[in-house]
Amino acid sequence: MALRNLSKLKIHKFGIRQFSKEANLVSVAVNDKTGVATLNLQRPPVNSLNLEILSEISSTLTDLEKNKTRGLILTSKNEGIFSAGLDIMEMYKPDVERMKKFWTTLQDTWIKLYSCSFPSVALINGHAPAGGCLLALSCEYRVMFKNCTIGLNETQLGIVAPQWFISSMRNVIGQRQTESALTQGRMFKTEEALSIGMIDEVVENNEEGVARAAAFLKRFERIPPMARAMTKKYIRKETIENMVKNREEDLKNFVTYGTQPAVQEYLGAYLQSLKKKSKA
Ligand SMILES: CCCCCCCCCCC/C=C/C(=O)SCCNC(=O)CCNC(=O)[C@H](O)C(C)(C)COP(=O)(O)OP(=O)(O)OC[C@H]1O[C@@H](n2cnc3c(N)ncnc32)[C@H](O)[C@@H]1OP(=O)(O)O
Repeated sequence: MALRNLSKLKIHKFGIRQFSKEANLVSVAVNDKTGVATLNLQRPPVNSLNLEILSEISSTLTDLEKNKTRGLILTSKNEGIFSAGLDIMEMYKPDVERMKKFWTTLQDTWIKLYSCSFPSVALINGHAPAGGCLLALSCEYRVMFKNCTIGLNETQLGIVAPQWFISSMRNVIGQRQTESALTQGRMFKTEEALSIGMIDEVVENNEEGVARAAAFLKRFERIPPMARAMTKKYIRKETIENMVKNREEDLKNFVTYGTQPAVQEYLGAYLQSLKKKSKA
């Protein structure tokens, strides 16, 4: 595994363009033999997704696409937490210009991850609420540690998961399970998530997780990449087009509703409850 600076390194090996990247809030390591890139989220303490980490994920996905990576494993450097979801501080008492940039960057990141041409696996090595769950659902396969939780819990915070969050879940677990899960803002334990098909495999530790993720990616070794990519594109087309068509309106809704006093109150109370918990 190489961990180097993308801007400094672009070489060909085994017929695959190899590269890796080291940045602040994410790091990328590319396996020289397989061409598989591992993208680590590394924003302590809980990988909450603020503007800066989303920008890094987004630009990394662009680089991976350009460099024709053979597969992606999306995971966390912080074992125990995959991602705490969107950084609530981006939504609580926001600066509206930053809030717009934040949401636009989240939209871009989702579009790139959801539509990437290479196969993708989320190695969910910790809790994955809300935006963390969205990242995992956007991948093609999910391998998860025991004793963790995953779900779109937005309603519990007094906010509403946008349509494209909902579609990302519906496309994995179906309409009925999605309606039930989202109206309750339900977080699923690992075994529950497996039983409804939200995740694909359960693993004991990182070594096993990496092996299972690699095994999934290996399934495509003999499938012509273009045929694979076009098939994925056709299958995901409607979901992506709906989001792209409505992204201006989605941004407007986020700012208009997100800044409503009642929503701000919910977010403030939720933040307080998180802080109290961490001080207890
Ligand atoms: C009516 C119409 C309304 C429309 C509104 C507009 C539409 C908006 C749509 C937005 C969609 C939102 C998506 C989201 O992702 S919202 C975020 C949801 N995330 C969560 O609920 C997770 C909260 N966190 C946790 O449950 C736990 O922190 C976790 C299990 C992840 C880890 O637990 P652990 O015990 O290890 O860590 P702590 O809880 O002690 O946390 C450590 C510190 O980190 C802070 N923290 C945690 N999560 C977040 C977060 N998401 N954003 C910001 N900060 C976070 C926590 O407060 C601790 O901070 P301190 O050390 O300062 O106390």
